[in-house]
Parts: sequence; C-alpha cells; structure tokens
Amino acid sequence: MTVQTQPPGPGAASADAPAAPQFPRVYPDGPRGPRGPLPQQPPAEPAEIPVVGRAGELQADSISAWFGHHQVLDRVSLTMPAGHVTALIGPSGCGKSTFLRILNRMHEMVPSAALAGEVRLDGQDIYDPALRITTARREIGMVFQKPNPFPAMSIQDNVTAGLQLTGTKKSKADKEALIEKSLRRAGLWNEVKDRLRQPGGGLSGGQQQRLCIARSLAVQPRVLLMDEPCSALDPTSTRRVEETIKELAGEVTVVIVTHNMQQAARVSDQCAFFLAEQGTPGVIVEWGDTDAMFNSPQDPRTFDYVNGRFG
Ligand SMILES: Nc1ncnc2c1ncn2[C@@H]1O[C@H](COP(=O)(O)OP(=O)(O)OP(=O)(O)O)[C@@H](O)[C@H]1O
Repeated sequence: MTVQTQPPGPGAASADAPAAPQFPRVYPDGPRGPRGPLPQQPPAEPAEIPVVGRAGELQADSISAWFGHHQVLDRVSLTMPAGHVTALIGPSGCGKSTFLRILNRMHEMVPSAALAGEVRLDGQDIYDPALRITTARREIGMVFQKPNPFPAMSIQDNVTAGLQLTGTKKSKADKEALIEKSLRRAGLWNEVKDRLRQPGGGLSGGQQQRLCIARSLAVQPRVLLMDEPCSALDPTSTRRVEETIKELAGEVTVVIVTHNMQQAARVSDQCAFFLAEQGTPGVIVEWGDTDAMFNSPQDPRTFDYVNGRFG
C-alpha cells in the first residue's frame, strides 16, 4: 500500500461544493446517481449484504456532510480494506467522528444532519432504501469513546444484549458458546469467566470497554468502528484494548478514530489524515500505509501533524 494524496477536484473544498441535501439523502448527480431512478415499488424482501468472508471491505465515495447549513466534510473518499485496521487521524473538529458515524448510519440520527455520497460494504450501498438500518448496524458495529455497558445487567447478558436488538434467537448452549467466543475475542474471557452473572458495572474501565467490544462482536459484524476507544482509559487498559484490536484484525475490519499518534502507529495498517483548514469543510489530505505516513509522508501538513507540530 502506498501513500496517496487527495486528488484535486473531489475532496478539495471549493466554492462549487454540493448543496446540503436533506434526508432521505439526495445524490448530487441525480435522484439515484448513476444507477437511475428509484424503483416505483420497494422490493418484496429487504436487501441483504452479500457475505464475502467474515471481514468486509468498506468503501466511502465522495462523502459530504452537513449539520444544518454548516458543511463539515467535502467529498471524502476512502477504501477501508477487509481485515485491516484503518486509523482516522487529524486535529479536533476536522470531521473524523462525523465520517465514522456516516459509516454505520448514525449521522442521520441528528435532526439537522445531511449527507451526500455513497458507503458500500462489499459492494452493497448501506444507504439503499431496501436495506434495513438494523442490518447495516449489525454488519458495521460501533464502540464509543466512553465504555457504555448496561451497568446493572450481568456480564453475560451485556454480551448478548445486541442479539435481542437485532431479533436473533439462539439456544442456551449456542448462547453460552457465543458469550465465551465473544469474550475471548475481546481479550476478556480469562478475567471474567468466573463471574459472568455479576453486573457489568462492577468491571474496571478497561474491562468495561472490552465488554463493549465483546457485545459488538457477538452480533458478528464485518466491520467494527471505534471512536477514540481508549481516551477514557489508563495506560495499562489502553495497551490491553490495543492488543485486542490487533488480535481482531483479519477477522473483522477495524476503523478507529484516535488523537494518539503512537496508538495509530501501533495498531493500524493504514492511516487517513483529515484536515479542515480555515473554516473549510474537512477533507482527507493524505492516506496510505501507516509506516509510510509516519516515516515518509508526501504532504508537509501530514509531516507536521504526525510529528506533533500542530493539532
Ligand atoms: N451534533 C452536531 N451538531 C452540530 N454540529 C456538529 C455536531 N457534531 C459535530 N458537529 C460539528 O462538526 C464538525 C466536525 O466534528 P467532528 O466531531 O466530526 O470532528 P472530529 O474531527 O471528530 O473532532 P474531535 O477530534 O474533537 O472529536 C465540528 O465543527 C463540530 O462542531
């Protein structure tokens, strides 16, 4: 993988940026972009995302985003390869979290929010009206900045909480196997296997974050989005979560927002550097192999950022 800079035109903020569409999303180049008009009748069966192995490739194409009239991203494109860890880096306010939330349809939960562009998981448009939003969120899970387990719920019920939300039914034996597998994948099994019925709120911060990772993994997502997952954790817990992320790579595609350059260097295969200069919307200045981004970036702004000269 090589380092690439954002090509001029799409991705560069300009006066001819697309106007803010409202939900349901409007494509800048027509009602349904290059694929023609919406079907008159919705399909009888909701669309499914084709399974291509376990980890999925996520492709964002020309993503623009607004809060009201405030445009915060301008035609950002990025491929997040299957089974790899992609780190989104950049100064505060450049749109990293907004981009992350667009990847699993959380952006549209903000009443004033709008977006343009496409997000595809293994080729399937996750904003396709025929695709259930719960399907998109099951395939593309999310772990937040602050651990958010259900504190009074037992550790094991926390792990399976997502199954209820997605309406998945399992036998007791299958559930027990899934709980163990998810906790093992999240690197927490050995610490909690003797207290699975105790409340999730009784765990340390780092353990709670790994419990949230286990909860996300239990619905078997193909992508896991992580928004500064270690920012509320101590260094030891941070290291443990980072080990978990590295262990997950290969099985699941990980996209992580982090302000910590050392963390980005430790856990990611690929980095994308976001920047919003002088009140313009955020763009990706440069992206590519993490080693190359840190050791031989092409853009001087990337060099300055990864070397701590601003941000
Ligand atoms: N719910 C919201 N309503 C209005 N504006 C918002 C909302 N969320 C974010 N913004 C604005 O969108 C811009 C991008 O914010 P975002 O959180 O995506 O940036 P970020 O790069 O993730 O920042 P940070 O690193 O500080 O978390 C900012 O100007 C922010 O103020």
